[in-house]
Amino acid sequence: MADVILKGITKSFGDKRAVDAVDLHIHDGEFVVLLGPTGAGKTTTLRLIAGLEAPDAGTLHIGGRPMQGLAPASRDVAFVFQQYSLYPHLTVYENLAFPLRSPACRMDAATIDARVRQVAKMVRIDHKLENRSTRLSGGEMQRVAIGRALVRRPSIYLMDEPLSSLDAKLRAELRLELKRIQKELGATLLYVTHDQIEAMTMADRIGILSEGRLVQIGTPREIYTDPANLHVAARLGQPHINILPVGLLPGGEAPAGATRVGARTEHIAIARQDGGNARVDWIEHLGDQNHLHIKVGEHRLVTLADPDMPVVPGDGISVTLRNPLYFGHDGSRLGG
Ligand SMILES: Nc1ncnc2c1ncn2[C@@H]1O[C@H](COP(=O)(O)OP(=O)(O)OP(=O)(O)O)[C@@H](O)[C@H]1O
Repeated sequence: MADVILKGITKSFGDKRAVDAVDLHIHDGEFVVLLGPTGAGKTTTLRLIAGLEAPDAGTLHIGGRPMQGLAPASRDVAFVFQQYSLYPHLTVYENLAFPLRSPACRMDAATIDARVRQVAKMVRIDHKLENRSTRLSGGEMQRVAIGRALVRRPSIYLMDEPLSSLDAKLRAELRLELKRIQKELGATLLYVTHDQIEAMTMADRIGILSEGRLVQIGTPREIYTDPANLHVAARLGQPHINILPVGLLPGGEAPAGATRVGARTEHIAIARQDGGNARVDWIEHLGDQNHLHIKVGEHRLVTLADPDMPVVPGDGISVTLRNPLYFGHDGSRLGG
């Protein structure tokens, strides 16, 4: 494993700047997640590190070695793609052993066998080693695809939305397992996703990408509680942060220059009150919690509420802010 350092990495396709002067230092043993919407430049960043694309500008070092001009095979990285890219005619065992059989690895059969069985256990596919890979469920195939990266011990694992094709339950299971395995191996991992839950639950640090730029990087808690701007604030939190004009709701103290308030559930106090400053518009029942849709004049906001809260659509309520976030007219955070 190794430090991976990007400095000023830039890549355009025609006149589209896919990655724009990205500086990023991934520390040895760190799990970094790049989070951003579609087209933000996540995959291109991974491909630049893997050597599948060449940057127009900037430098990349892996383990202190400059990567300029080095072919993917010489970079000591392992890539896991969104879709299980397995060899269909091979068994699970052979798929896992495949990367170790390359002449560059120079590994004897006993070592390969031990490594394959160890990783198969880690990704919990050891009971299906003799199965053809086409005879597996989607979740099992993706475990093998992840396992096939893990059999090697590269400087860094690069993972491109490896769980996105799975159903919600499997995704939740595998993200826990992936985090456990990464800790166990002390692996350096760069993982890209547009799923905020994956980012929050797995990352040591989250980097927020927007239009090719790394707009903020920090621990999940820092990114959530201390976002640099509106864009970052909107990427995390369920329901989405409510963006409202300053002065619409009582409570809080707006710093000079603030034009908008960002209010998440924890920034909003609500109470049933006839003639209050707001009314309940509708209620989404999620089981353990409700999404309460509220109208304040012409503005709408959504907050989580206890399912036992005795309100129905049309009821009057009072809404007060508690230490919300403030943003200036250009979207930058103020008074943080
Ligand atoms: N080979 C290419 N040729 C032309 N344009 C490309 C190419 N690869 C990426 N792009 C463009 O670069 C931008 C960034 O793409 P990229 O695939 O890195 O985004 P992403 O954040 O991974 O998105 P997604 O979540 O949809 O995979 C997009 O506008 C995309 O259309």
